[in-house]
Amino acid sequence: MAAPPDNDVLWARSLHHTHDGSPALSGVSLGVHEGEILAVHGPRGCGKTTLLHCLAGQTVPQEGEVWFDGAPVHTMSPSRRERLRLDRFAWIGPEPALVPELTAWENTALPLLLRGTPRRAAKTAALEWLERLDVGACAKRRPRALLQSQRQRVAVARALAAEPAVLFADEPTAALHSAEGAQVLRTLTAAARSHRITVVLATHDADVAALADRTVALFDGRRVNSPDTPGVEGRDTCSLSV
Ligand SMILES: Nc1ncnc2c1ncn2[C@@H]1O[C@H](COP(=O)(O)OP(=O)(O)OP(=O)(O)O)[C@@H](O)[C@H]1O
Repeated sequence: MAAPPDNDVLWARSLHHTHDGSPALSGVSLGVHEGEILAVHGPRGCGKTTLLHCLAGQTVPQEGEVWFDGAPVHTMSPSRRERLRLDRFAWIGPEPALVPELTAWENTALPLLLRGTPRRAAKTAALEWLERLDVGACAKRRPRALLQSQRQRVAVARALAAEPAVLFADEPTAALHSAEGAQVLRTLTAAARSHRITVVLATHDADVAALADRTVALFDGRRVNSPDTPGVEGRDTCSLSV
């Protein structure tokens, strides 16, 4: 088992995974540099979510290796992977998945509280991130009293407040209309860059992928070269017009 390259905070080799016998990943390898925003781009059903689940330690691939910060994730016990996800990773899905009994600020502070951050400090951080996501006025409301778009902003604030090493964002703006989605993505990418958070962003939308530093294209569970998602793109050449 060869160790990953030093400059990759996250690294996967030859991932194979099937769901009920049908292939979702067929030999995907990739590396993610520290502080990089990497887009995983491809059409629906090409394996983006399965890849992010494997990278984030939510799914153990049937074959292949995943390494984070020099440690093999694919051989960790379930409890160690759970700890890793809580301490070092954050996840934003297409739906907000908030705890209905908690207010917006309590939801945002939850990962910090679970890590043992004192309540006052966790609340301060949560309120700051809610402000930054333009939902500061919603801090004391429960999810059912919020619009879907406000709930998704709270979910983004929760992920960023945890200041994870790696933020996995799986179609994070799928439930938002395009102008609002673009604004949330700009906030997310700006915050990730200023806090040196590595981001792995799954999207079927080329405009969203263009916000990343680099794009990996998938098709039918394999990496491909795509004309609209060139292999390596510098930040300076990215379109920020969405
Ligand atoms: N739990 C599951 N059970 C059965 N098949 C699944 C399951 N999850 C994913 N699949 C199948 O595996 C393949 C890859 O799915 P995956 O969700 O990883 O792709 P995706 O690119 O994220 O798609 P989408 O954009 O629609 O979420 C698809 O053919 C999908 O139908």
